[in-house]
Amino acid sequence: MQQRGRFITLEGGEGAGKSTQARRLAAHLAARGLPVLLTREPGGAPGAEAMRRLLLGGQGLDPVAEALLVFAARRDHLVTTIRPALAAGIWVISDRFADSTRAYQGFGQGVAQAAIEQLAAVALEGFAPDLTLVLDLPVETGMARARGRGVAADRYERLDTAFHQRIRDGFLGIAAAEPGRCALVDATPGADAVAARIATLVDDRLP
Ligand SMILES: Nc1ncnc2c1ncn2[C@@H]1O[C@H](COP(=O)(O)OP(=O)(O)O)[C@@H](O)[C@H]1O
Ligand SMILES: Cc1cn([C@H]2C[C@H](O)[C@@H](COP(=O)(O)OP(=O)(O)O)O2)c(=O)[nH]c1=O
Repeated sequence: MQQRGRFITLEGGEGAGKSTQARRLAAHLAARGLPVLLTREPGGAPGAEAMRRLLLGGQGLDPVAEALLVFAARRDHLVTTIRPALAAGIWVISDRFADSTRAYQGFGQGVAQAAIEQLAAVALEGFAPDLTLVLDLPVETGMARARGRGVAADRYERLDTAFHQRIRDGFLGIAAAEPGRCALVDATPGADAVAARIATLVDDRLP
């Protein structure tokens, strides 16, 4: 019987290097001879990408409505893209997943964590990543990097430093609470050094 693929998520604040490291990890796993799918949230499936446009568009939503929409997109992503790929033996790397809702809508916007876990239970039915890499760096460094990317800031990137500090603290709390699933990665060194650290972590934890 074919072996199921593994599901790895990258989490962290704006400009932490998630997209960069997701690509680097995909290349590393491909070099190990593994079939890899790189995906992202919100999005990763046609319906979920349509919901992404609503979420990141200018108008802003009530935080609970935002949490509902992000989990609707996640459900579509899970059913349409992630589960079929894993079943086919493909390793899936996602740039953000459910911890982003815990951090942004929960710690950032004040939605109760218990409510978020209820949404997660409905949308994910117990499904969780095999490994979550939490990329951590000071808020100012991340914001400077995100600005340096040269694309227009999205709605979340425009929120103030206190919001982003709550996000960072939220991710640190998640990593500390679930050490079996999460690995904290210092994202301040250069991209090559971070990629090497992540490759070692993944090879150790998911041999
Ligand atoms: N380790 C790093 N050191 C310095 N700059 C980086 C590093 N990793 C990524 N960058 C740059 O910072 C910006 C944000 O990186 P990105 O991977 O898009 O972050 P995220 O997906 O977490 O928002 C990009 O311009 C990228 O080239
Ligand atoms: C997945 C997810 C993302 N978001 C936010 C975080 C980001 O600001 C935005 C995703 O935009 P994205 O362009 O992917 O940002 P980044 O490059 O910083 O990862 O959506 C939530 O608020 N909740 C969620 O559950």
